[in-house]
Amino acid sequence: MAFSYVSGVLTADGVPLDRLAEAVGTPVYVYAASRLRANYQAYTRAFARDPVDVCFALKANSNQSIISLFARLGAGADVVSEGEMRRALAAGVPPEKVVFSGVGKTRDELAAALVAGIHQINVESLPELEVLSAVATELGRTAPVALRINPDVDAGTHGKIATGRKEDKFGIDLGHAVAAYAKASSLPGLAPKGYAVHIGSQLLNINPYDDAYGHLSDLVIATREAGLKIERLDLGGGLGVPYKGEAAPDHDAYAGIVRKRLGNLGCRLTLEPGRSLVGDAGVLLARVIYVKEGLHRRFLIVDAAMNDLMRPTLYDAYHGIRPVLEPAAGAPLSPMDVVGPICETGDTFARQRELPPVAQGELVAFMTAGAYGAAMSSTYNSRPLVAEVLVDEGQWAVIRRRQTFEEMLALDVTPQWRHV
Ligand SMILES: Cc1ncc(COP(=O)(O)O)c(C=O)c1O
Ligand SMILES: N[C@@H](CCCC[NH3+])C(=O)O
Repeated sequence: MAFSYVSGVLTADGVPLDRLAEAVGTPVYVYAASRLRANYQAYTRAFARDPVDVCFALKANSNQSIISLFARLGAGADVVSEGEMRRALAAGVPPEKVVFSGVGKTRDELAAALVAGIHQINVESLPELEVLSAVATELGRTAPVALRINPDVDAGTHGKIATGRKEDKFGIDLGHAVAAYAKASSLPGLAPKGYAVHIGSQLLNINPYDDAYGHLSDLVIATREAGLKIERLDLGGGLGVPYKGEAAPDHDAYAGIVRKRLGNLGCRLTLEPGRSLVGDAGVLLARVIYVKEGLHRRFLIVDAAMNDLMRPTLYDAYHGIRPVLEPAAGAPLSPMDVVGPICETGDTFARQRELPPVAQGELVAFMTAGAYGAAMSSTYNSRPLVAEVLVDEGQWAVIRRRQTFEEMLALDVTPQWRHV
């Protein structure tokens, strides 16, 4: 267990979290390297028979130490902006292991990807195909392209993170895919390699993959029948993690679906997991500022807020909350609203959560916060970006230092206008 109580204190890979909080301050994200590695190995083990390229989706956690930990294990990177591409390259991911996804890549981003010589650009529309062709021709380069298709499959996940339904903005409609692929083959500067699909995030039930990959398989056959060459398939990410004790999706069963649907097409396969690599490897540590006993509610007011971890506000997401000091056996539970200091009612981590007694000044950990936590944080309410710490075999290091107030203020510019 990456996070467990040892001698009455919650630890990350054996390092007591109260010690880390003393040293680094709160709020702070803490990641356990053992869990990161185990999560990566769950993929390599499940796909040992038919190896796939695993490209870590940086959007889930874009800290360079995390990226480079995965890169050292052999991972590539799935990026969705020039910033993410730069992070991947700076962290040591070779360009030939980088894929670039996203519906709205700009000319500049496409040019940067071509100059970097990345493995693949996943194109999501005909206008993007035209622009990529023009940019590649101008630069005298050939763009390795996969067309992202929209299979019209409901991933059965939260509506805001389902990406494969026909009304979603992502991908090229299945019905247009062969024509789009033919178009890509006819445009200068493009080398079409295959298709990509990503139906959504936080899938605990893997059956929708069966549907999506079935459509993909049919599409490969139809495309080949049209005389076009397909050599790669990018299957996206999306495997979920248990936030509330649900059963985790089984990597072997997922690999079984991939093998059954796509195994005999002779294509090189890429996966783009994000959350399932980092989600349960991180916690957000916060300190209780006040316990407010209202007439109607007890509020635990902590020093982390929606700007640090926005998933509860944005998706009503559930994160487990554990006191860092282990509650006494049989400690009574009572309902509390766990909230941050931000001036919005939505700045609420949990409503009426049954928790053991927690006092002012104590530490709590928001569990399963390694994915889409720090990566989605902001400085709302002028709260500096928090620190991140990596624990590895008893050692720990700050892998992102806390932003200073000076740094936060430094980007603002006051115009030197003359006023009459
Ligand atoms: C194109 C693409 N690939 C991969 C991912 C990673 O998804 P997840 O973190 O659910 O594995 C996403 C985000 O959902 C995505 O949009
Ligand atoms: N940000 C989302 C996941 C988005 C996936 C991006 N394609 C979450 O926290 O659950």
